[in-house]
Amino acid sequence: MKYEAVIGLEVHVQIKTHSKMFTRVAAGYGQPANTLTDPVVLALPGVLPVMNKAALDAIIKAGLLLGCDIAPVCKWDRKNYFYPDSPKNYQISQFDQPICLNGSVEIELPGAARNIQGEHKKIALTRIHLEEDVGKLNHEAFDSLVDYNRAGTPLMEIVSEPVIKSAEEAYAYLTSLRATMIYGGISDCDMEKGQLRCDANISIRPVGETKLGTKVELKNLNSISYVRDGIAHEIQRQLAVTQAGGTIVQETRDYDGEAGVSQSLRSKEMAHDYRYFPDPDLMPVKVDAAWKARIQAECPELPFAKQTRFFTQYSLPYTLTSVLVWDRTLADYFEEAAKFAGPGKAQAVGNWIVNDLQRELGAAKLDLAVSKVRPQHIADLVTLIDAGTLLNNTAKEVFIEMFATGEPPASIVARKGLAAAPTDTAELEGWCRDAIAANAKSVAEFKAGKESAINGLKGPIMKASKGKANPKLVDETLRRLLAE
Ligand SMILES: Nc1ncnc2c1ncn2[C@@H]1O[C@H](COP(=O)(O)OP(=O)(O)OP(=O)(O)O)[C@@H](O)[C@H]1O
Ligand SMILES: [Mg+2]
Ligand SMILES: [Mg+2]
Repeated sequence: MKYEAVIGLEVHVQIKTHSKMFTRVAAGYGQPANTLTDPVVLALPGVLPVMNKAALDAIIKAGLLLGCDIAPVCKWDRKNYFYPDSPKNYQISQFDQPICLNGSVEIELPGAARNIQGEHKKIALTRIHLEEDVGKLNHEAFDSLVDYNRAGTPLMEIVSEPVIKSAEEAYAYLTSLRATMIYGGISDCDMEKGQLRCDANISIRPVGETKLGTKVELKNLNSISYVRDGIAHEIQRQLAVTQAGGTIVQETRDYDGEAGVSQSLRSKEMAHDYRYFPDPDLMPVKVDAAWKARIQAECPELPFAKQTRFFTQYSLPYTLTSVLVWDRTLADYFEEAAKFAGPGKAQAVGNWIVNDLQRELGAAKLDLAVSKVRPQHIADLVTLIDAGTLLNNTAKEVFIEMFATGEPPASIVARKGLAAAPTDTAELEGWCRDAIAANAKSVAEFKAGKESAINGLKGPIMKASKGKANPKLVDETLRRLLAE
């Protein structure tokens, strides 16, 4: 029998706010243990929670960016459980009336080759709700120490429908979702800092079957690659169990990304009963049209929309767009440089940014924000090349210099005497005439209609000019002389 995999992802994303979800103490990462706490975070007797408006703004933005319906009214519930990571024995969350419903994440599947755009697909979302993050347990040799710095940080849970079909799709889903959150300024989504966490629910079923199979939940997938590897591994495990005549048991498993193995954490019998009930300390939240409109106005263009625009507006090839659009700063930098350079030069601008600038930044381990090469420099460089003042090979040299010093390209060219040979000289015409006289075969071929034969004349001219002749002018002069 042929089987197919069915996957649903639960993604937790920390919202980047100054303060915590229900109190004004600072939210943050990397501070000394238990310094980002106050009586509310520690759940001391008598405290009351107060909602963080910025966190509500952020989740509405996330919902709008993902095409969700924003509920006119949502409410808060207590999710009860006892564990030392939560000092109050419950977590404030949203149970049956979350703030965002439906919506989807657009993904691109791998194309037939690296330079070919892959198929696009929309993965449906069930809901997005807001809750507070919990503290962290640090396990020492004989003790476990608790740190409540993370407790109370605004946290979104983004739940997908069980419609993801493969580990690759899950990978594309997370890549796209992460970029959306970063573009929206909602979260930095640094998985190493726990700002984005993913649980994967996986089942298999015979192809053609519509009922869902028994799901296994994978936890502790702490990088996007581990999510992909963990899912692939779990699908194989379930297929092996099923093919050997066994049945899949509903359980939570822990995936060890480094070792590439998983082990059972708890089974269905040990599942929590959260005894949800409405939090009596918090009012329901009403989101009216004006609130939604205010947030809508702050929503940026997302990567896929930007990519489509880059195709039409700048005629960029897929390979360039697929690098540029995933990084908002890089995309903005490109657009600024393209604007300075003017019409018809966008692809050249894109090439310098994606190839040369990215390479040098990578080698120097620098961020684009501190690059001495500014968009105007790229535009100037491209303009010099286009005007024939600068040959491509010399331009590479100028770029390296410019990267190190931030000196404008024209000034480097002047200072180092790198300009291509003078343009309108009789000398150039002389080289051209010599080349025509010495290469009768190429001339005949060109005159017979073989367009590329003209290139056979250019080599000798470059040689005679020691590589400094302006290629554009050489081409023009040759054509003029050959037409005589
Ligand atoms: N049979 C199944 N196979 C694969 N995925 C499934 C299956 N049934 C449900 N899912 C997915 O599992 C996830 C369930 O998440 P949800 O938060 O609703 O419940 P939960 O995991 O029981 O709760 P908790 O938040 O406490 O972990 C969803 O993403 C859903 O699409
Ligand atoms: Mg869940
Ligand atoms: Mg779950």
